[in-house]
Amino acid sequence: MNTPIQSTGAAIEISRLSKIYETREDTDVVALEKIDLRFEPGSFVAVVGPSGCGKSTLLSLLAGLTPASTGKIAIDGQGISKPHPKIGVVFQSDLLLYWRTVLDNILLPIEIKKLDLAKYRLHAEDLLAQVGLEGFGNKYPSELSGGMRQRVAICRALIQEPGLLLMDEPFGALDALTREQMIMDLQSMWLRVRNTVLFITHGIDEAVFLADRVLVMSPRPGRIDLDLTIDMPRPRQWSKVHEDKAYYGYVRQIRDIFEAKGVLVAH
Ligand SMILES: Nc1ncnc2c1ncn2[C@@H]1O[C@H](COP(=O)(O)OP(=O)(O)OP(=O)(O)O)[C@@H](O)[C@H]1O
Repeated sequence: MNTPIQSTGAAIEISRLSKIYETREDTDVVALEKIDLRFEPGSFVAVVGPSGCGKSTLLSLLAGLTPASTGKIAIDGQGISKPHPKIGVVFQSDLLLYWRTVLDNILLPIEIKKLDLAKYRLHAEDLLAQVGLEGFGNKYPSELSGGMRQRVAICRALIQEPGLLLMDEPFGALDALTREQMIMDLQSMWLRVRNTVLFITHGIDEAVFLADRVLVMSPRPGRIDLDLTIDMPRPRQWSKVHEDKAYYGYVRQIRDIFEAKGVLVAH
């Protein structure tokens, strides 16, 4: 039987956050400019925006992988300046180590931190079962499909029960059918875990479907053009949402912003 993971979402506070990359040319790149945001604990926030607007930069700052130029990020009231144990990250590419089994990949963060492996092994198996991969622990990444590997990457991010899960286009490399399944599975997982999620995507449809709130970013320098609350009951059904007027209203609002900014050109 699956035991639900006990995890409470973290509260995130971002104030006056900017990131300027120094380049070899004269002009520096202002990737983010004075962003102020607050994420409620346990909320699912999606970020959409044109290529190069600073989405990955925002994620990287939150993950503590890149230093901010100005401003502050606080997780549960504590400022962060380096990778934080309360944060799990999933990227577009699964980044699994091919020479380690599925279970050993999931347990990698535990091993690195020299925590009690035996204690986490059961939890890892439980996570695998929750994403539909029961019994796959002894397989190697090369024996799995792209969707299965990405599920393993999600388990690896969840093993330490992160209060904040950062996802950077996690389904961008998957085929359409697998992506649809993963979107539904992510919703189920999150409804059990209820951690705070920041989900970066190019897909307006998956952003509106999954999120409580969609942040629409402007072309560089990245600012928040629209902060849209998605008020639709859960669990949401991917096959039914496309008949829902409210869903289309949200999608329309986001597309209108992109069209107004020339990101999408209407014909
Ligand atoms: N290490 C870096 N050095 C210099 N410029 C950078 C660096 N990383 C990102 N940039 C620039 O910062 C801007 C924002 O990049 P970022 O990767 O955050 O955008 P993005 O919205 O995630 O793009 P995409 O959707 O294409 O992944 C871009 O103009 C990019 O060229």
